[in-house]
Amino acid sequence: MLENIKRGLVVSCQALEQEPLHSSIIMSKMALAAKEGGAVGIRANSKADILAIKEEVSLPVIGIVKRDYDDSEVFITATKKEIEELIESGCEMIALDATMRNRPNGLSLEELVSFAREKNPAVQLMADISSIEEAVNAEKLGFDCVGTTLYGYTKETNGSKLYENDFAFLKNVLKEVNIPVIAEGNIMSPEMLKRAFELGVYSVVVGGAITRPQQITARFAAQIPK
Ligand SMILES: CC(=O)N[C@H](C=O)[C@@H](O)[C@H](O)[C@H](O)COP(=O)(O)O
Repeated sequence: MLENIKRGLVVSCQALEQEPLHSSIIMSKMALAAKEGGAVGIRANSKADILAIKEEVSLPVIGIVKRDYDDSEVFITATKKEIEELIESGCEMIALDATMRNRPNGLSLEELVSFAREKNPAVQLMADISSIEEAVNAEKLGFDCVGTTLYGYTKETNGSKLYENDFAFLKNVLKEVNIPVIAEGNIMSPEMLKRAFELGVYSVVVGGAITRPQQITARFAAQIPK
């Protein structure tokens, strides 16, 4: 997967249950549109969506399963169950929450990585991180790449945007790890993508700015002069 997405755009095609476009068929068509536009990979949520996307396009997929647990704040590929579902989906890479937060049933990140490696060593692993410490830890645990996915989405980083201060956080991640760094989260425009590449990222994942029309509409609506 990493070979295929080098210096390329990965489009995240996700619509959760409460979102207007929630549907595996719609996500598969989003993936097709992304491919036509030049995407080299897709990021997708759930086995059902990934299977539908794989029917429609031949692009490699970064798979996640978002699921909420009562005893943990971790919601991106939190337990062995989600890893199993993703391996069954045939995705080429699995992304999982690599924050220091407690996981459901007290499972450690290390255990989860070993489990995924044992189940299918051919599937690559992406660490969704929110801090430098987590990025360094992910490299130590043998992840194939890190993504800035959770920067702005933890208690400590709540509300921060990746692009702030000319991508200051991203620059630090790039300085501290040797594995590929993927810029993901709040890349809102082609110019932001360009800047992330200039800084040296391996690839960029764009989601909402391409595949969440409700978000795009709101950005236009907000510009109407009062
Ligand atoms: C924090 C979280 O749950 N992020 C999710 C992770 O897969 C997705 O909801 C995002 O759309 C994705 O990371 C891409 O980011 P953006 O849509 O901002 O381009």
